[in-house]
Amino acid sequence: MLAKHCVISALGRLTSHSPSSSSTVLRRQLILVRALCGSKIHRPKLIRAMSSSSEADAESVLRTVTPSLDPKRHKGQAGKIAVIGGCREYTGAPYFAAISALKIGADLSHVFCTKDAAPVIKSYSPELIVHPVLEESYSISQLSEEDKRKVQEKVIGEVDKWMQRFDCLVIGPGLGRDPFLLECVSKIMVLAKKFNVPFVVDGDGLFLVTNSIDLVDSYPLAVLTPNVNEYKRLVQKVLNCEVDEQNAEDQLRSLAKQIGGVTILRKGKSDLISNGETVKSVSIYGSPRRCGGQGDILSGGVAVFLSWAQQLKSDTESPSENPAILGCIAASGLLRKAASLAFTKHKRSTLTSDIIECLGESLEDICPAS
Ligand SMILES: NC(=O)C1=CN([C@@H]2O[C@H](COP(=O)(O)OP(=O)(O)OC[C@H]3O[C@@H](n4cnc5c(N)ncnc54)[C@H](OP(=O)(O)O)[C@@H]3O)[C@@H](O)[C@H]2O)[C@@H](O)CC1
Ligand SMILES: Nc1ncnc2c1ncn2[C@@H]1O[C@H](COP(=O)(O)OP(=O)(O)OP(=O)(O)O)[C@@H](O)[C@H]1O
Ligand SMILES: [Mg+2]
Repeated sequence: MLAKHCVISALGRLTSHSPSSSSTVLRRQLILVRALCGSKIHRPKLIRAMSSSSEADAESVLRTVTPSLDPKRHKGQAGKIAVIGGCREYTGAPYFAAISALKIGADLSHVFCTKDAAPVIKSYSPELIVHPVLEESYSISQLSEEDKRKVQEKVIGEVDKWMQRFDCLVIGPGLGRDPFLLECVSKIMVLAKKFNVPFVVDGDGLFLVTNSIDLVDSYPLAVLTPNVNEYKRLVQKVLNCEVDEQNAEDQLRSLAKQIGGVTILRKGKSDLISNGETVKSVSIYGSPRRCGGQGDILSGGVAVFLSWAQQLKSDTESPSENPAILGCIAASGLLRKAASLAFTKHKRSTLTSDIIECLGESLEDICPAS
């Protein structure tokens, strides 16, 4: 009876996939169907193949969390994302994160950045809503302590006006490391937690939280997306040891657990995702180009898919799936597919903006709009 149910559900999943999809998990499902239907594959071998990996079925997750384009839905229901980032040095990173959120399917994408960065980011795209509210130390250096405190209150007030409207924040792409600015951003994180707004912490946002773990500790709606360096710094600070590649999954699980069950997406050749309990990996082949900005696409993507997964959870009242984990799996899978497609078109000259242009086509291939 159970075997029959497995065959039927596996066949259902297989037939619902597009002809071009070829994930490892799909192949595994095909093996499962054949095995249960009496092919010559030995069951012990099959069980070993199934249990040896925590590889997630990213395409299946993408299909599950991506909402249909329902004409009854109004502007905003597909997601309102805000990126907190952008300073004198970096204007590309917040742009990449914010525009990726829109290209994946969010309805509105805001950027809260410094006054210097705002006109530059606006000039990249009229689609983004850009708030020139953050201040760096150099622009307030002449002020008294009292006036600096007033400036800080004004910055927080500007973000506070909008906070409850956002489905998710991305904190850190191109933020820089100015102490005054980071102090304001830590207050923005406290505000987000007060209103239960989920946030993805990336780039310089990770520099901030690594030095003040309390900002994310035990907040279940926090997702950290460290790259190699950022992960190393987190492990040293929180676990007081070095990165252990031999026990990468266990170490990631311990790290997430130690920070009170936040979700961590460790970027690398394979992306590893954990919330302190489960560990999943996404290893779909992406691109051999390592141009800067791909992590920014990922953080914008996690924000959108997390919002959609949370919406799905509240609509279906399904308590079993963790929206943050689903959001990470979906974003990682889509970024890798888009990077692969961009690389087939542009080869060595592939840039982050080429990958962004491929997000729509890659998602369409997995879950067609109509
Ligand atoms: N267009 C823009 O505006 C962009 C702005 N960005 C923003 O910049 C800010 C800082 O972020 P980040 O990622 O540059 O800082 P971090 O992680 O310290 O890396 C610095 C250096 O570490 C090294 N390194 C890297 N990977 C390595 C590896 N696997 N293995 C070994 N070494 C490795 C490598 O240095 P190398 O030693 O090779 O010279 C690399 O240059 C942040 O706000 C971010 O959002 C970016 O998003 C990009 C697009
Ligand atoms: N060696 C690799 N092979 C394949 N994919 C990789 C490799 N390293 C990183 N990636 C993928 O590229 C994406 C961005 O990761 P990366 O480590 O470049 O982030 P980052 O350094 O934060 O990027 P950014 O330049 O935006 O700050 C992730 O989805 C990751 O899985
Ligand atoms: Mg980065």
